[in-house]
Amino acid sequence: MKAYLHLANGKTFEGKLETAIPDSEVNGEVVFFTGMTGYQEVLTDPSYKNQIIVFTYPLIGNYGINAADFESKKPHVQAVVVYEASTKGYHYQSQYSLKDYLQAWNIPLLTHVDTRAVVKQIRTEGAMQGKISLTSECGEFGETERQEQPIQQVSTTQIETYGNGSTHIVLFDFGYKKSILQSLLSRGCKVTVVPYNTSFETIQALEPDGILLSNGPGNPKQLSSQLPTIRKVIDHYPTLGICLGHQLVALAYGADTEKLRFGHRGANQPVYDSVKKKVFMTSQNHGYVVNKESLAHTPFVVRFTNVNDQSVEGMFHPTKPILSVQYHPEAHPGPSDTNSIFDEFLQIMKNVRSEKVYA
Ligand SMILES: NC(=O)CC[C@H](N)C(=O)O
Repeated sequence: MKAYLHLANGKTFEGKLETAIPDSEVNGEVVFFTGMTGYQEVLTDPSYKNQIIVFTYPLIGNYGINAADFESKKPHVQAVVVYEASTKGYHYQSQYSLKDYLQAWNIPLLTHVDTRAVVKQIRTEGAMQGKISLTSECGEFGETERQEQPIQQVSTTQIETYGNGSTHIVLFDFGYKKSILQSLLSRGCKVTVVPYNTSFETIQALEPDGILLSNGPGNPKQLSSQLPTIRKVIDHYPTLGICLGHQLVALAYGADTEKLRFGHRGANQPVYDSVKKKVFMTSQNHGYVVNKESLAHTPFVVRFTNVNDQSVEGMFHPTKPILSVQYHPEAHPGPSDTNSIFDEFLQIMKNVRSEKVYA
């Protein structure tokens, strides 16, 4: 069946609808991901909630969907647009085809779209709202800017503990990826995952050695009511912020965030580390960024810079144990070149602990 991707700038792209559209049309922000592999992780990363994802690699789904590579319990993307979707998963661990998996979760899959042309629109005009519908007439768009808070929909509602290591991390769940949890567990941590709006007193009662502020969907400013709590928490405990978590550290200290024109979503974003004086390839998925000038009014020092557009990719506090990165050190999908950030975080907590012990 034919279906159409309509962009808010008036451009329409025809494609073939492979799975049903639940309410005859689906609205969302149209963004593109440039990695050649990793579609399963992208589909299940909660940061993509409410977004229509366009994969630029022309063949998606060829290794199918397996039981191991999920980043959360279900897919969060609003819809999927590809050039060609493999009808079969050819990997020996594959359990479903891409199409069957998306169909099971009622997520529209539009194929045979000229994805290069769609990406050119987004690159020149910026990420924009779009919709997939059965009619070639665009008609009215749904909400242009989604009012609902996606974080409330993806965050856990109860406190859960994983592992039994000696270093205890409280992970604020704004829509965390499983790989972040795994990165901590594999380094011998005990991790307590808490809802996005957990109070300072509850955190204190958990007696953590450190805090991890997770990735998550949407505009970081939607969490402005949580910023005083976040500020108090990060001022009391060693903290690592990842992606949305990094943006929240900046906002909590009075810096500003802004929207990138079309975002960074892919597996080969080069980032310069001014401490190690090296460029690392990183996995990324974000539409917002910390405004560099606004950091001048905070104590933070920019450590990581995107080599392509010079945007802020990470920072540290010169006197407090706070470190934050815009990219994804846990990878999945993409390169794990920067996963030593987790080791640094563990070292920071160790230093803080020994100071406390020997003070
Ligand atoms: N992966 C993330 O945490 C994304 C952060 C935020 N939603 C952004 O788009 O910038």
